[in-house]
Amino acid sequence: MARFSANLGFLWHDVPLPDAIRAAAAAGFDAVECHWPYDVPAKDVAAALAETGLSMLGLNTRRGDLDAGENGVAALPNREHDARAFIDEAITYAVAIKAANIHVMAGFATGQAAHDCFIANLNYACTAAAPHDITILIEPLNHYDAPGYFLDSTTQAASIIAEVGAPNLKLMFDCYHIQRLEGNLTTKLSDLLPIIGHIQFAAVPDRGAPDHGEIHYPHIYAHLASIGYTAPLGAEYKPDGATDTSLAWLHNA
Ligand SMILES: O=C(O)[C@H](O)C(=O)CO
Ligand SMILES: [Mg+2]
Repeated sequence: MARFSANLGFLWHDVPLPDAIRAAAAAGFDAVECHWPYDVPAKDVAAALAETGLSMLGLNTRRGDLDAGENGVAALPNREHDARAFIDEAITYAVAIKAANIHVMAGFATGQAAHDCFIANLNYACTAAAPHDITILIEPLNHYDAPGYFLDSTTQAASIIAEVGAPNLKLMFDCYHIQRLEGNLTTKLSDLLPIIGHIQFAAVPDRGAPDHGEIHYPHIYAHLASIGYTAPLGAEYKPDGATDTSLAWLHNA
């Protein structure tokens, strides 16, 4: 039977993070994950996790200058100082709340210099995270929602993971983004299984609850079980209204 992690960047995003953790536990999720928890003291998050018994699977590095539209800086040449400060900050926070994964956000960039910069920053992140048993994740984002994002295919992600060659660098396979970019989810999940560190999902194309749209998720759950993937799947969707009224898919899974 599939297990699920509530992505608190989208689910219960309207309540403080510790209360969102409690809401996810009450709803029956097996784990939680978040985007950018940095405004909340880590001790408050750790206390809510201890109280509920849930683990926080992951968090993201900061995006950078939001007013300037940044969406990560790790592939931005000449921003190494910020990129590494964001990586250090994410590791410190992840250690405090015992989070297993950090998604290092690349940003809007293209070309060889961006590639070289991303590789160097990922090397830095993997080396710094390894003593804490933290895995670094990279995630291709679709170019409808995030046009110009540096990482936009599974082929590119697999090639970067091979080039860095660190055992703690993995792919965040977000079924929503990969369906919009490439499709062929069943085969890609099997082929990429050795490098997958976490899986997320949502309906396509509206990014709503995973109970409608062009992906039949019960097939994906069964396929993942058949290939031995048992980790919680990250429900990273945008509820149409209150999160609590969007959970029929969870109770029917
Ligand atoms: O948008 C997504 O799919 C991500 O998982 C994320 O972390 C924020 O961009
Ligand atoms: Mg995602």
